[in-house]
Amino acid sequence: MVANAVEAKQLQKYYGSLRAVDNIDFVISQGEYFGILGPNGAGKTTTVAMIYCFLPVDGGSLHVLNHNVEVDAREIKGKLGVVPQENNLDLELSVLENLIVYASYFGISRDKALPTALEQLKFFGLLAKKDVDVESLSGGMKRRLTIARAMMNKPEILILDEPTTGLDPEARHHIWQHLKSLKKNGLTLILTTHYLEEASQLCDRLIVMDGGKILEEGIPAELVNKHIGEQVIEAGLSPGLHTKLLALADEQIRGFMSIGETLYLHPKAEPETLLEVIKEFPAVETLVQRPANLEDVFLKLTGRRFGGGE
Ligand SMILES: Nc1ncnc2c1ncn2[C@@H]1O[C@H](COP(=O)(O)OP(=O)(O)OP(=O)(O)O)[C@@H](O)[C@H]1O
Repeated sequence: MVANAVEAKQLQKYYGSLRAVDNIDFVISQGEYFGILGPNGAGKTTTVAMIYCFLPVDGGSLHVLNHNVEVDAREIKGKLGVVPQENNLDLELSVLENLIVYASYFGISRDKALPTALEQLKFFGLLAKKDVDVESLSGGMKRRLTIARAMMNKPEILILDEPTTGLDPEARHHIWQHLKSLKKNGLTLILTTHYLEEASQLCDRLIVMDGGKILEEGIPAELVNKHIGEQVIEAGLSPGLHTKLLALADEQIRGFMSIGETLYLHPKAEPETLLEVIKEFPAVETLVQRPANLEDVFLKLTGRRFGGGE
């Protein structure tokens, strides 16, 4: 049986009276790519900061690689790679020196660090930049360097807090490719994100957080299927006519539900029939049919739009 990388039981963190992490339970298996998805303020950063032993736990228990974070923080930190939300690279050092100096914090000598650093720079497509100042790198390169740096101590778990926030789509895809390739080595990856596509692309399993609580947990595609189905019809409605449409639709159509202005098809409903009925109703100004995604799941769970995404 594969041991667990992380086990959180009734985990809590408060800032004054604010319950930033409110009694949550989750387990992350070794080798799993695990996502913590949620809008701003959901409690994602606070949760991972407890995992990497930066913030103390206020209640419940948290084990990382079978060690209690409250007892064995030092031991745990040696086995983790952490990519924080803000790039905290040393701007005065070259790309290569950033890696060598970082390795020294883990007691890795320069001689030992050098081949690892070159290997990481090659993997992350930064070898040609090894002697330049960090300042001259693009945003995407800085992010890749921060991930390369987190790999210097050959971690068992790599934790990334919103790794692609602020990057353009091309740089974001580039990072996803690199993170996907790291999976071959059996690495466990924990990622916080508010990009729904990022969660779908990278995560084997995820929790959806909001207001410090876990709303749902599962495999991204299965969550979409469970809550929504395969297809969604978005209907743009004339103001004020939404309720009337719903009354009519309820009479005429089985197998769909509506939240706000979005109509969701039940997986077993026949899209063509539904579209024909809806089209005849004058309140509908536009109709778009598209595959369902995690945003629809979040909307169904909370009644709010996610606010992340592109
Ligand atoms: N040091 C702090 N002191 C007081 N409140 C805090 C502190 N850090 C976070 N919070 C609050 O705790 C809640 C959870 O914050 P957290 O940063 O964990 O959320 P998040 O999901 O990571 O959001 P973001 O994407 O904005 O980083 C928020 O309401 C935030 O304002």
